[in-house]
Amino acid sequence: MFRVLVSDAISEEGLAPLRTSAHIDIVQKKVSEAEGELHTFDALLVRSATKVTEELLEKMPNLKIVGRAGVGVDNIDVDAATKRGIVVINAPNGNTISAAEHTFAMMAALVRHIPQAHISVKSREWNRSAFVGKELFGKKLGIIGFGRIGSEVAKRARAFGMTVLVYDPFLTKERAEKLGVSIQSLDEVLAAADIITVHTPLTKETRGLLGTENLAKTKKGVYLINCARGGIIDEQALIPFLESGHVAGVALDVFEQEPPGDHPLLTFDNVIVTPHLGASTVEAQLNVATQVAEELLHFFEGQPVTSSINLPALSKDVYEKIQAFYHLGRKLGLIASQFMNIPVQELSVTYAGTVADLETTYITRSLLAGFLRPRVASTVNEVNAAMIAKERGITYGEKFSDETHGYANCISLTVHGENKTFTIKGTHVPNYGDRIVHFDGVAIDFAPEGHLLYIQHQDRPGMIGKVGNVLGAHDVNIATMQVGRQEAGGKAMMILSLDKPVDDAVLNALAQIDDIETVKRLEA
Ligand SMILES: NC(=O)C1=CN([C@@H]2O[C@H](COP(=O)(O)OP(=O)(O)OC[C@H]3O[C@@H](n4cnc5c(N)ncnc54)[C@H](O)[C@@H]3O)[C@@H](O)[C@H]2O)C=CC1
Ligand SMILES: O=C(O)C(=O)COP(=O)(O)O
Repeated sequence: MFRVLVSDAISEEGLAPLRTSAHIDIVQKKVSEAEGELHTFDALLVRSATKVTEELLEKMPNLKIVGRAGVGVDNIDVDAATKRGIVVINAPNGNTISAAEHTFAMMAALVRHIPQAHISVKSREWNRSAFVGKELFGKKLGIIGFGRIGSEVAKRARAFGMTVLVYDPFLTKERAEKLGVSIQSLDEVLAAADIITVHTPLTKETRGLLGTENLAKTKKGVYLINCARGGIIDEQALIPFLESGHVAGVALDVFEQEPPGDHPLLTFDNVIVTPHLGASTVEAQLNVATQVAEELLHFFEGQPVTSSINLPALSKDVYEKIQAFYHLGRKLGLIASQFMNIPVQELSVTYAGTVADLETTYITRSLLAGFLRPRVASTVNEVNAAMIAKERGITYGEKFSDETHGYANCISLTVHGENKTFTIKGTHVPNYGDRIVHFDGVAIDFAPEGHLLYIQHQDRPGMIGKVGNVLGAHDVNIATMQVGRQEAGGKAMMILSLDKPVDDAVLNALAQIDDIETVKRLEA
């Protein structure tokens, strides 16, 4: 049974796919009301209100996935989640239209003084001359951050006869052309725009993007809109620009602290505000809840998630193609780690044949996770493997080669440790399974499954019988046995698959046999 804590208001209808599963138990409570049972949840579903801090994650040791029913994940400590191997997903496009429409509604309200006029009429006044506005037609709209929402705002602006100026350092020329906008520098947008609207995420780079210095570069009489995240426009820095009249008006849907409390900005008549309503439409809420609920179902069914913040995005189709190699990679990593139980500096993975054309990043992450698993006490999976490897000073790299050794596909892992290097190669045979085809310099062929025993010995007659006798005397049944050697009479090895794990007494007894040099247990 998977337990899901839904700690913010998320559309009931959208959660319906989760409710149909007999294996999922949904609890709707604020985090503060669920204190005593936080350790029992496998998943946490939030909007922007719940702060998913490192401290909260510590109280949720069973947590495997955090779902954000919306776009911004600035309320989630993604690094802390990644470190713990917790997948973070969001619903990136479910509320785009609602947020763009809200931005537009705020823009129109701002330049036509609609909120102020509304209050006046409701107060039984009829003061038409106090609310003379400006047209949007012919004005220059500066859009900072031209992603999903920014580009939808641009479409609407063009329909209103506005000129759109865009600043987004990550926007390619091709995409800008496709969307019919020209990319400008930030200074150009600041200097030319009559209205500026921000649509970036809140990051270290965008916090305070419109602060004192950049506000001073704007046109006198500029209007500003923030329907993205509180803090992109520095609230304190705005105050003198409003007092001097340099900024003609501001529309804010989001605040540095939510709710903003008794904030000085709220005292200005030309600052219009909404309580973070950009995504608050029936349609957006249904969309985002349905998206995260479906993703959660996929996750619990072992299917790929497509909108993860801390995993490479994979479609179902791609996932199906890489699944077999993903498992092979995990086994290669796991076996190599046990064989090389010494400090290592570098893992080098080479893909050859059909596997080289697939999304290998995911396979490499799986291999890394398999390698690290015997070495770290905490959960390690494809989410945090790269981070943990880095923490431990282990570098890794991918290569591609034509050398398939006669197989349709081949994954080769070389581990570089202190004074020792080890190479293992494997292939996946459809409808047959995984095979290890090369182990520590010896061509061999065995299935990486179950309780394996590695024996390295000199190639002499009678070795197989001697090993069989010792195992038989200890009541250990051999399921399969594969042998290989570098050259006749030289270094040779046996890989045995056993029906049960063997204890140290068996290993010691085997090690006593003449010409046996190494005996190791390996789990796959
Ligand atoms: N008020 C509300 O209820 C809602 C707010 N939002 C917020 O809107 C923002 C944008 O959302 P989307 O358009 O869906 O995201 P997006 O990821 O599609 O677009 C963000 C854009 O910002 C650009 N960007 C990043 N750093 C930048 C920088 N330093 N300067 C200029 N551009 C930069 C990126 O290149 C990207 O094109 C997010 O902060 C999100 O949280 C989203 C939905 C609802
Ligand atoms: O999706 C976003 O980034 C939003 O800001 C929407 O926030 P909300 O889910 O309405 O709390």
